[in-house]
Amino acid sequence: MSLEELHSIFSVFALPIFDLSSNILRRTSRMADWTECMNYGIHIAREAREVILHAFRIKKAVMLKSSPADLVTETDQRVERMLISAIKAKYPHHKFIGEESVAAGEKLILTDSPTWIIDPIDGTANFVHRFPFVAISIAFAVNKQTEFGIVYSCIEDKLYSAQRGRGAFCNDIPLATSGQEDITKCLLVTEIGAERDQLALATMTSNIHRLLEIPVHGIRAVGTAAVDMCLISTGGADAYYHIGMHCWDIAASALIVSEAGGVVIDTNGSEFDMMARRVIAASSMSVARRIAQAIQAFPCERDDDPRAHPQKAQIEHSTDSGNDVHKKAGGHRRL
Ligand SMILES: O=P(O)(O)OC[C@@]1(O)O[C@H](CO)[C@@H](O)[C@@H]1O
Ligand SMILES: [Mg+2]
Ligand SMILES: [Mg+2]
Repeated sequence: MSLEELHSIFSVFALPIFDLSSNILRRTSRMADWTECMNYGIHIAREAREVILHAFRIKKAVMLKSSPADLVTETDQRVERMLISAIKAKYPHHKFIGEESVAAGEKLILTDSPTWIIDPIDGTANFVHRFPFVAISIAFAVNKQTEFGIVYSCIEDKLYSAQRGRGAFCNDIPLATSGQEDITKCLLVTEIGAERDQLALATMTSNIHRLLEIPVHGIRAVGTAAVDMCLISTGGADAYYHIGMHCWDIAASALIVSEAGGVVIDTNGSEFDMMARRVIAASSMSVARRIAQAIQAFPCERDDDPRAHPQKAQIEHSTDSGNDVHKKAGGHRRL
């Protein structure tokens, strides 16, 4: 009998027994070795990459979610369905938080149960425009603690992975952050994100202004938080900060950064909370704290706030991103 089945049986009895089974799950998950799960996650990420590589080259139907810059394609939805069904087939009791499932109305609830947190395509706008930074992000949490993270930068063919307590790797090569402690010697990465309201835009641009005048060496935006943060784990950039992303964008890469010797905190300087939609990932605590001191956040509903993620109307949309734009009455406009 699996642990989850044991937990679900105990949980129908009185609370003390429920506590007992939760404690069993908690203690056992500490002892559990999730390597087999992670290897399976890597296997299905490789399969999903093939779908993305094929679709990257062909015309796409593009839809909108929360703003004119928050794009989704049929490939995002297909890859998420593919990943979740492959995991359900092997681990039927596991839970899921998927970007496109939430966009389609599923509730975002992280429990103590083994949970896969999935962004099928991080960098959809890049994918639509054929800007070559497109990642699959898969995190796995038990008792609300990330046990492993996988970020596959598909066009670069760089598979980043980390298991809690066992280091971070890119294509099986060990990773280490730059360790940089002097903010004036840092190259930063951030994201402009999908928000287009005045407060978010003003906050984002004033943060960039304040950091540049420290000064820092530079600020980059790759278009995918998952890859941005993996760049910290390689030492190729020294710190990432962002407000507005979602748990599925960064749950995997947050573990990869910390397993590469980096630090991950909230933009207010407190402990990182993957549901808070605010993060600083850095080569050292001194750099992380200096960034927290310089930047301001705009208000964001927590990912796990029941009022968040109202089912987003998927409006027809097309972009003339160097592709032909065909309008089809009543259907998707194909690019
Ligand atoms: O929608 P997508 O492609 O999965 O997310 C793309 C993305 O750049 O948008 C967010 C900015 O708010 C980033 O955190 C995230 O990586
Ligand atoms: Mg994303
Ligand atoms: Mg996505």
